[in-house]
Amino acid sequence: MIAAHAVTVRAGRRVLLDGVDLSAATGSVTGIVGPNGSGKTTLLRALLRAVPADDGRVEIDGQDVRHRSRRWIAQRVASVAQRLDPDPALTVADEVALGGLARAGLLDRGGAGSDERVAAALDAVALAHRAGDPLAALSGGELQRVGLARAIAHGADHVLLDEPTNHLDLRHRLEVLELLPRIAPTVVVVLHDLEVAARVCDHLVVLAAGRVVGAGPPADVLRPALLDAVYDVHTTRRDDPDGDIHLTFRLPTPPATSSAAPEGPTR
Ligand SMILES: Nc1ncnc2c1ncn2[C@@H]1O[C@H](COP(=O)(O)OP(=O)(O)OP(=O)(O)O)[C@@H](O)[C@H]1O
Repeated sequence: MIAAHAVTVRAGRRVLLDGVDLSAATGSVTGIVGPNGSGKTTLLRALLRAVPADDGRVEIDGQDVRHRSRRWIAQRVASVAQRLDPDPALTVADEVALGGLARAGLLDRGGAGSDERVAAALDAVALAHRAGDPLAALSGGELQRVGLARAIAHGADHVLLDEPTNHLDLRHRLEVLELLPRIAPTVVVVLHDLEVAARVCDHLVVLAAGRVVGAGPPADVLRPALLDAVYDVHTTRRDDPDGDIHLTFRLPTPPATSSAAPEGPTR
């Protein structure tokens, strides 16, 4: 379980998160959605204590993170940033092994950072054949999958992912989405694609301007009226009998201007 209780984060006089609540239960995938700049990445960073909460609190497994060491957090939570910042000196396997060592500690040579664990993680993201390649030789999508493999090798109870599919082609996107619920007992994921969010998430939190404006099961949260207001679009929703939600968006129609000629002065 990972939870934010009334978390407020400020940067100078700007309020980036304003009293945000989020509860990601064990055994669930929780999605964070919202427009650009609404605070999604900041919320993930607050859950990791990478940015401190100015008010409110974050709890991991019921423990207030302010009272826990960075090492304690790193052993329990793995995060995958939007973009892996690769060290060109490392190979793919080295990078993934670092995920395991983050949990186990540098002295554990045969455990979490072991060759078998790294191989299994790379296999899960279809990159086993690139294990020995330098990170500098990988494409953006391949690097994104390395980041995911690193989180898998970590074996963390909680995984936080920031738009894990934004660089991926169609096939790899589907594979990663299918993998998501199995990466860790608790998964929190930032997604822009709302139909995908509806498919893979058990619970959604909608942010707008640093505030939670919707939370709950996707079918309840993804209401056209809410999406219209949050994204400033016009939304049409269709639900399949099998439960899939289909959303189409267009720009809102500008207010109609009267075609009647303005009245002239009366003589
Ligand atoms: N350190 C900072 N100092 C000042 N403003 C910041 C800082 N970090 C983030 N912001 C601002 O906070 C807002 C939220 O940023 P954040 O990255 O959390 O948004 P987001 O919802 O993840 O956006 P996107 O969808 O574009 O990735 C943005 O307006 C951003 O410019």
